[in-house]
Order: sequence, then C-alpha cells, then structure tokens
Amino acid sequence: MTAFPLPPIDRALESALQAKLDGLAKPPGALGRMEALAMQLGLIQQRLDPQLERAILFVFAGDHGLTQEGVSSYPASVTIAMVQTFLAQRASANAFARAADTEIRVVDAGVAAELTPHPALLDAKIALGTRNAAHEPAMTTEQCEAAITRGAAIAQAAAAEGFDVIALGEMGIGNTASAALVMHRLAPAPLSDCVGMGTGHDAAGLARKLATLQRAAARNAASEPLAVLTEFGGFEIAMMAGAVIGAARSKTAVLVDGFIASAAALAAIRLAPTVLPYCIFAHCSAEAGHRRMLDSLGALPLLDLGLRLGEGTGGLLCVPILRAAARILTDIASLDDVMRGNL
Ligand SMILES: O=C(O)c1ccc[n+]([C@@H]2O[C@H](COP(=O)([O-])O)[C@@H](O)[C@H]2O)c1
Ligand SMILES: Cc1cc2nc[nH]c2cc1C
Repeated sequence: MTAFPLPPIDRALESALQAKLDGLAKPPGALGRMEALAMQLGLIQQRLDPQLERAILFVFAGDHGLTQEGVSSYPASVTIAMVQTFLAQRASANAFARAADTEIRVVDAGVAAELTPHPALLDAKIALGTRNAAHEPAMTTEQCEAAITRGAAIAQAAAAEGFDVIALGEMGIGNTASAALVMHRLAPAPLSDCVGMGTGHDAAGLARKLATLQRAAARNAASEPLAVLTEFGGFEIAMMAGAVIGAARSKTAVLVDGFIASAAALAAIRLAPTVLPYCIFAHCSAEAGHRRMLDSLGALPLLDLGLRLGEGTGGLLCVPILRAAARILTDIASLDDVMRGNL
C-alpha cells in the first residue's frame, strides 16, 4: 500500500455553479472569496446546492520520541493532560466548538500512555509514542501505513455518518519539530525556514531545536512522502494525512488547521495530489514556516489571526464561514426574481 489512487475532482458543474453565483441578487463577485468557497463546496459535493451544516472536529493526539532532545518548551506529559482536558470539555477547542456548534472527538493516534475509555475518545493507538527521530526512524513502514489507513477510515466513517465537513486538529508536544521535518522534505524548503517557536522558545531554544532537527535530517535522505512520514512523522500527523485522503474519497470537505495539520495535508497531497481541491485551509498560523508551507501548496488560508495553538481552533473559527458560503447557493434569490418582484 503505497499508492492512493483518487480520480481528479469532477469540474463539469463549474460553469453552472459560476452562472448561478453570477445570477444571484448581488453584483457578480461582490461576495469575494466567499464565492470561491461556495464554488469549492459545490464541486466537492457535486451539487448546485451544497449543504454544510453538520461539522465534526477530530483532535488527533500523539506523543513524540523527539521530545527527548528538548525540542519543545513543554514536557511531553502535557499531551495526555490536554487529552483529558478535551474530554472534560475544558480546552480552547471545546470553547470554540461550542461557539461553532461542532462535535469534537479525540483520537488516540499514539499517546504514550494507556487511556481510560471515554465516549468521545476513539482508540486508534498505533504505539505508545514515536521513536526518537533524531536517532532512528520515528516509526516502521507498517505503523505508518496503519496510521494512514486508520485516518482514512475515520474520515470515511464520519462522512457516512452524515457530517458535511471534517475538521482536523491535533495535540502532541514536539509535533512542530516533526512537522518541520515533514515540510523540509515535502514542500520542500530549507530546514531553517521550517523550524519555528512551537509552544514558545527563546532564541537559544530555537537554535537548539534547529540543531537537533539538522541532526535528524542528516540521518536519512528520504523524500518520498511515505518514507518521510515514516522517518520523521508522528502518528497523529500520518493519521491526519489519511483523514484527508478519506475525506476526499467521500467527497467531503476537510478543514485544515495550523502548521501541523497543514504538514499532514501536505503529506496527503504528495501521496495523492488529487485530494488538494477537497482541502480548505483555515488560517495562517504564527508558526514561522506555515506561510511558506501554504505558499508551496498554492493555498490561500481564510484567516490570519496570529493563532499558534493547534487543537483545530483555527478550523473551528471557519465553520460558520463555510456554513455561510454554502448558503450563498441555497438561500439567496436570483437577481431576475428580485427585479420581477418574484420573492
Ligand atoms: O497549529 C499550529 O500552528 C501550532 C503551532 C505551534 C504549536 N502548536 C501546538 O503546540 C504543540 C506543539 O508545539 P511544540 O513546541 O511542543 O512542538 C502541539 O500540541 C500543537 O497542537 C500548534
Ligand atoms: C497547554 C498547552 C495546550 C495545547 N494545545 C495544543 N498544544 C498545546 C500545548 C500546550 C503547552
């Protein structure tokens, strides 16, 4: 399993969607990028009247062996503590999810502890954290493939359940280091352009993180997406990459959050370039490499609010924007009807 064949999105409806958008009771193009978003949703769902009401956020959680090198300013134990916080409905993502009327499920992709079962926790654990990518491959090829397959299955099941959009969030201390290595090889871009402050480093911490990642990168020259994920990825990153592929297979929009979720989308796009039109990039994170990563995909994020939290917080803020975009095509009268008084 190293190929993920997916036919290109069908653009046959494009001209009918454009004609419908142009015929609504507003000057053509006057809703700016919201119209492009409406078009994207119409093409994803293959409908002139796309529906976008039910949203779900999956928070993929995983631990990283790289934390043994001091790449994060927080201890690895924060990952499990935050998983408990999501389940207690008390994290930032929970607050934003309530505001966006969106369900959250937490996915244990590879947290370094056995977790107590919970109705909102999906056990998809590949292993108790990755290995230390500074010294050895983060995971085996089998683990990487299992994570991608599981992520795809999670997204496909959510689409079958009736969710109209799948938002990707993550939690994993050390995962900006892993995502930086993935970006370095897959954007590709010089490592120094991919490494940022993560949860918060001073200049010395940032220099130490870059030096550690240079050592990790020197260990292996992988440039194929599956090999890059195996060498440098995290279980939550590989699983989110799979979720992007699963959403695209299900013709379902996928809302990509910040730097780490985008690195997963980048890996999915390198594995299967035809998934790109299913991706909606929520925001540009304050993490240093994110703008360049988005540029390398030709992606224009919806928001730029200086967020650098992850958890899917940026994606959640975009859920109402997506709902409004779909309603352009379902709720607005045509200019013809307006001029004829046909309301
Ligand atoms: O989404 C982002 O752009 C983002 C940027 C910086 C940090 N984070 C979050 O912070 C954690 C990773 O930071 P670090 O420094 O431990 O690598 C992880 O839990 C992410 O959800 C997320
Ligand atoms: C407290 C805390 C919450 C987070 N949420 C996502 N990444 C995080 C990192 C920390 C440190």
